[in-house]
Amino acid sequence: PVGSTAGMVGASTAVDGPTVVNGQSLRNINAPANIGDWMSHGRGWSEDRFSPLTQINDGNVSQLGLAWFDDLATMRGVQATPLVVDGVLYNESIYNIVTAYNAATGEKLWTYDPEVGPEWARLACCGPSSRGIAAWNGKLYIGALDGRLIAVDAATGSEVWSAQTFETEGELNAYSITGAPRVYDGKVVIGNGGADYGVRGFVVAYDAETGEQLWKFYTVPGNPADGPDGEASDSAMDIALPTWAGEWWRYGGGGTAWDSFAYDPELNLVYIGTGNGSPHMWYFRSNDEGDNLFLCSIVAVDADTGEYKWHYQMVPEEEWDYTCTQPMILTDLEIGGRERQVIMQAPKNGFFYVIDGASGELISAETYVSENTWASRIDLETGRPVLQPGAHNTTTPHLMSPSWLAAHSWHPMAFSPDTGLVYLSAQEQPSTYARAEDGGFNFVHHRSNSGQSRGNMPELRAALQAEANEKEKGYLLAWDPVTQSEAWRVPYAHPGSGGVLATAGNLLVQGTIDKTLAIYRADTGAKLWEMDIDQAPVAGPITYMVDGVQYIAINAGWGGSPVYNLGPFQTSTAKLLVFRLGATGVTLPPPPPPTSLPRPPYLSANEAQVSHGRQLYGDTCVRCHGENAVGGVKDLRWMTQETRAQFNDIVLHGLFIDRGMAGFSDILSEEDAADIHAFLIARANEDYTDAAAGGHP
Ligand SMILES: O=C(O)c1cc(C(=O)O)c2c(n1)C(=O)C(=O)c1cc(C(=O)O)[nH]c1-2
Ligand SMILES: [Ca+2]
Repeated sequence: PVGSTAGMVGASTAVDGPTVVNGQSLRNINAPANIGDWMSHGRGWSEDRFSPLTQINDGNVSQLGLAWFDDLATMRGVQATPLVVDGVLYNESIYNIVTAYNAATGEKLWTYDPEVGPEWARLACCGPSSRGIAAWNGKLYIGALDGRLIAVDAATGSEVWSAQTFETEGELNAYSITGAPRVYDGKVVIGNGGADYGVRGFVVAYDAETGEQLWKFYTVPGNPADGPDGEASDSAMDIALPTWAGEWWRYGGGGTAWDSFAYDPELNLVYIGTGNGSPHMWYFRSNDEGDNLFLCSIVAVDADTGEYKWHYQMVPEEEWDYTCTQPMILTDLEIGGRERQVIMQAPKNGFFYVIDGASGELISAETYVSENTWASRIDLETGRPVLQPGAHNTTTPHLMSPSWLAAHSWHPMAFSPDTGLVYLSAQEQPSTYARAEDGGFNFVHHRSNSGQSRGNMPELRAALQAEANEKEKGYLLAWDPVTQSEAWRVPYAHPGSGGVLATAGNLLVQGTIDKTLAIYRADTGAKLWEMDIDQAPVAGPITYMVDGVQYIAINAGWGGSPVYNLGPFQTSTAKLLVFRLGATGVTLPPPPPPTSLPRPPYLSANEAQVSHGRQLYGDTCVRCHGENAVGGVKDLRWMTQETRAQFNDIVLHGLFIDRGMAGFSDILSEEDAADIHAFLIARANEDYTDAAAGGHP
């Protein structure tokens, strides 16, 4: 850790004084003292990402210019929402490296590097990125990829305490942390990811001052033979257990809370968004029986004790890697003549849900995508989805839309009380599912364990993929949560645009897949301003005010799952960008010149080898390198001769561990690696002409 207080402007007043991030100020985040800050992940505990600042507005935003930037020197996705407390901007880059900046000038105050080992990237489905940090009473909280929850002094960046939040030993230890911790009234709450590899999801709370563990809530049952866990979730497991069959605990069961939380201080409830089942296929997890609580649900627990209060399950019988970890926004809406205290969420399955925050009762739900092959509607009497015929997986490949690639993923959404609209990055990216034959699923420690068959019926798969490509869409959606209908949309050429910010200046800010930062009118969607940044930001933008000047900031670094299919289009490194009105003279370095794609070698392997390689690729490589070997952190269709010569050393022995590509010799043989390479050569030859002709996008 590198620590320095040099030049720290307003440091001590910032973080220990009365305007500190404390219960009072976050509750009154819009009190005059706090209005210019961005003190927690979603700005306030309601996570609405709406700022009341109006200095930058729909009348003057054309004068917006780059005030300062920092080159984060990585080609990985940077997903974090920065925080701003009293003039200091705290940002988190990949591998949880946190830097404090003078928020007005960009001067670096300190950097803290928790030195997370690059091998942890193997357990992070979508890259070693974090969605952000939390702040409380002079400390910052980092949820490190390797499971440590670390408190550092906000003034100096030096470590105060550290707690290991998950088991790192044993068969079901494939956890990682990518989500932002939240602090609620002196308690730090953190979840984890890993349900695609094989874990049992849980959420844990610590005392923000001491690091002492306060409560732990498991989201799915463990092996009943082991008895109660002695944790806060014990009473809830009586509800969950009867909804499971078979021997799910051998694969963890899943239900990871890898991103979203919200907190209602009056109800004293913490809302947990839970994820998909482990393994994905319901058949292998639970004999195709039972709802499998609390997969893909919102679970409300007591903030002090972690005890279960209520749940609402969006996706019973989950088996599509649908997650309900998408952002939750709390607000009050007038619905049917009644003021309702609600939770709003748009999870992966393409429905927009409005739920009563006190009881968990479903108020309304409508789909926001043009095609929903999962459910035709949600029955408001029972709260259950009415599944489409053929929605469940069988051994025959079928196309699902929405898919695991998400109609909307973790990308922060925003709600403007001025317009009454919710804004989100929506997309339509169908994907093929088929479960493995009986006996065809073997749980492998530290590998993606979906229970999918990836290699069977290649002609059908190719046809389905062509249909999926045809249907691909991405758009910025403005949604009316009261009428449950679309207000307007801004279409993009491809899926994969980023999180959004709404302001009282009638602004809606979003990083786009066109490699720009765009600002629209929040009421109509008319474009007001746009700047080429040679990066497609995925993170949520923020706005803040220091010394009477309003700024807009965003991490611009493309990466993560929903952008997998976009191909080799990334050229510039990720950057933290900060804008203000009238700024001139700060310019980004020019993008590097385009490179031509290397011609792939001729395919000499036979069809059986390619098919075997496709299955292994799907189980082992797809999460980082893209479905059908398109896009990802490194597009493997376009390897150079040199890289091809080193293929086995890279894949088996970790030659590129420094870049986060760990070795897989524990689960792949030399022959396996050769078959994966054969599959990649086949894919490259299929796509070479098209790609060489134009590239994508
Ligand atoms: O099941 C899980 O535990 C888990 C974890 C994560 C993660 O931690 O990032 C993602 C997902 N699932 C997931 O399904 C998903 O689509 C996804 C996208 C991303 C991303 O960073 O872009 N992470 C995750
Ligand atoms: Ca998942």
